[in-house]
Amino acid sequence: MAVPLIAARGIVKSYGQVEALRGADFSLETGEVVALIGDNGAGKSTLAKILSGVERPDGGTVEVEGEPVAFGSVEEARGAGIETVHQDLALCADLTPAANFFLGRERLRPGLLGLLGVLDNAAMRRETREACERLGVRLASQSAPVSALSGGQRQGVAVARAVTWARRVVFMDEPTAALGVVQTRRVLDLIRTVRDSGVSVVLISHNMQDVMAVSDRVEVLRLGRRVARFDTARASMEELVGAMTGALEQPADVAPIEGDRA
Ligand SMILES: Nc1ncnc2c1ncn2[C@@H]1O[C@H](COP(=O)(O)OP(=O)(O)OP(=O)(O)O)[C@@H](O)[C@H]1O
Repeated sequence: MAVPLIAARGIVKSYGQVEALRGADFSLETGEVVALIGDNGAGKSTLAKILSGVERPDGGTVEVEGEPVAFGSVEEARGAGIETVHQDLALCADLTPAANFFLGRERLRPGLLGLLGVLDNAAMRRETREACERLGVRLASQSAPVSALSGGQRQGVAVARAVTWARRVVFMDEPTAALGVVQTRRVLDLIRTVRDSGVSVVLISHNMQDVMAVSDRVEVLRLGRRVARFDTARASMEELVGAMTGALEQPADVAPIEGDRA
């Protein structure tokens, strides 16, 4: 069995008196879509933030391809090929879509005398427009700030940005929450395309239809711990919901998938 792409064990994280994670485990293989599900407050976003460098855990270990990591920042996680679409989208409202897309990764072109150093705004706008259009998001104006976009358009920009830059993993925290039917279908198609290109996707979603439609596996968090894991093809929606709520204490497929000790 190959070494997991990500193996998190015993992750603990408190915010003041609130224990968001109480020894949570999580694992992810290369080229799979894992849905991370759980009731409100189960700790899904907190786990995603820890694995993408936004937050530091109070305890536990994280390995990427068998190597221990302790991301001190989002940039460090990005350096390891991990991108995130956060629930709050983490876009800079005052900047244009292209400026958001290329923040910290600006494209340069040769300036006077062939010196490198002039922002290649035309290329950045074109690439941003193309990436968004692949998701069905048409940006009427490239010069308007992100704050002028609709919720669905903002979500499209954030998703397009993450999948463009990710080399190993994209975490998507409720990526279809603000989207209509057609755009939702496009995001789900995109998740499959990303997976087929060898990049893993972690989908956090309350939408069980999306989860059933697009995930290969499901990991269930409850009260800050992983309580169940399923192969999606062998699970029913009732089993997933039962594991989330605690109605089903030990679903049939809770046993660790063979060879995985995470
Ligand atoms: N920055 C924070 N400060 C204080 N408490 C927090 C913070 N972030 C999360 N929490 C708390 O930690 C717990 C887990 O929250 P988290 O957002 O990880 O859950 P979730 O499973 O993603 O929930 P939801 O589905 O509602 O988004 C909750 O009780 C939440 O109120």
